[in-house]
Amino acid sequence: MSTHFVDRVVLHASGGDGGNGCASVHREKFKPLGGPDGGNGGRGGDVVLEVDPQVTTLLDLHRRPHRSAPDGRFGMGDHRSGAEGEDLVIGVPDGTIVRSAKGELLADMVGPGTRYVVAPGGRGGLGNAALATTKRKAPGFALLGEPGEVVDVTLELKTLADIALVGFPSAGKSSLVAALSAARPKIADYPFTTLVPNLGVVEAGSTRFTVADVPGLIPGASEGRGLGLDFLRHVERCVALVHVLDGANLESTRDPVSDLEAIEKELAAYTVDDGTVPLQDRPRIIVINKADVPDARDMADIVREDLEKRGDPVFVVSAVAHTGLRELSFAMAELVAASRAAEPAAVPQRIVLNPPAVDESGFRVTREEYGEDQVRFRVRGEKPRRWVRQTDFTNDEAVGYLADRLARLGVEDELFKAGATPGAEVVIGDDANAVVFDWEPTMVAGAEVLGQRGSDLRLEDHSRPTRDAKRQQERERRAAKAAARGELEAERRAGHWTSTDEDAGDTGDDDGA
Ligand SMILES: Nc1nc2c(ncn2[C@@H]2O[C@H](COP(=O)(O)OP(=O)(O)OP(=O)(O)O)[C@@H](O)[C@H]2O)c(=O)[nH]1
Ligand SMILES: [Mg+2]
Repeated sequence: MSTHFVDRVVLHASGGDGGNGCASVHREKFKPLGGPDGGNGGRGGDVVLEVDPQVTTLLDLHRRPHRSAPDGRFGMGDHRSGAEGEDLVIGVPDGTIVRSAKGELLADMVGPGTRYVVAPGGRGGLGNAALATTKRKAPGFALLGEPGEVVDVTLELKTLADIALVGFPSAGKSSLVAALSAARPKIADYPFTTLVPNLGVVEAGSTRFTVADVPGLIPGASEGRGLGLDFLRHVERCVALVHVLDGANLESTRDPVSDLEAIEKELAAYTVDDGTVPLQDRPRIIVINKADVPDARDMADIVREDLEKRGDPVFVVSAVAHTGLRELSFAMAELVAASRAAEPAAVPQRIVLNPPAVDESGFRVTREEYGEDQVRFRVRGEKPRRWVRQTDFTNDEAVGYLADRLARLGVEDELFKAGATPGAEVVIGDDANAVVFDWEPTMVAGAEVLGQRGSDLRLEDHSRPTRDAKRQQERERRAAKAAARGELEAERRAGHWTSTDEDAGDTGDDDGA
């Protein structure tokens, strides 16, 4: 018999990698120099958790804790985008709590269909068609897809039920859930038959409620005996408890009263999460089960008064013979209805707490001293980090493009301000995936921004007044003419003129890649 109880698993989730963009040039008969036509890479699939009412345990995740979503496909020539990686949707039970490796609450998954993206897939890289501009008509590079996120989270199941049945092993808790509802949990005459909570839906009069049958509890559970106290977390979200006492137990050291006291002691030893009513303060019902057995009926007669003195209602039932169940179910319904009336907000909140949104726009440059008199400058920020991942460092043009983007964001400016000089060691990102450069500033002097490379026409807002557009067209026309005449020098000047002029309109925004 295994006493392995699975209600907490560590999931290793990997989002799919984004596909690389494609660098390709259109070819057609008699038109040898077509434009760039490399398509974008597809985004990688997300790993998503979704509450699925059909799923009641975390067992499946326990068996297969490594899950990854498929990668996006590479972009292709002829403007063909790579296919996206499909999201991997993992069904989890209602009431699953998601925590980060550090233990922070990431999501409280309540209500069928509730979704939480654990590991987002990476974005696809832009193909050279998307990177083409009037200035850079045929980019010889494309952006790399970004790797998907790799995340370890802890999933914890806190069963959501209105009422929980607690009691010694073999008291008949599962039998009772089976008798009261359509649930068919495993029932057997050995202890710890139930290893994961069983949920049953009960209807009494106009009230519909759920009952959870949790594993048996034994004295010393709070010190880890039996299955320990861990699974009492399934009881945490119940508004009321039903003590199931075995009337037919023949052990000389046990009787329903001492059983009840032993269980109460364990409940009192369990600490609930902040803001939850302690277990011992929740309304309860006492049930003496197995009344079909003559000895149990005698026992019930003897202890009934003692139990009633505690102030909770007492029912004598037989889960097997189905006696006393109607009265019991109506009493349970009453407790549920009362708690719903008292606290309408007790309806579980259907919220998912996502990790706090990070400010994507910012970056920071810090000066770091290390080793003996060594200095480096570290650039931290979502955009620089992402751009580095998108860069194919074997392609000079791609590296130049990265430098352009960084300059435009203002990284060069900040490096100057932080005291960096040409040749300085610059690190982008945090240690794990950091990239180190010898800095070659594209700016000449500290304060003055010439911004030749730092401007990029792709960032022009095309909805702006046509005056700009017309000027632009004129420049392009002149540049084309100059190129046609082989006056490369003229073209270069035209290009230079264009870029400095356009600096004012530079939004410094992302490419959306
Ligand atoms: N005679 C009689 N036997 C019962 C009754 N209810 C349960 N049993 C028997 O008691 C044994 C244990 O029943 P379960 O329902 O598995 O008990 P449990 O409390 O869920 O036990 P664990 O899951 O191990 O904690 C089984 O052999 C049942 O057939 C009853 O009303 N009358
Ligand atoms: Mg059971």
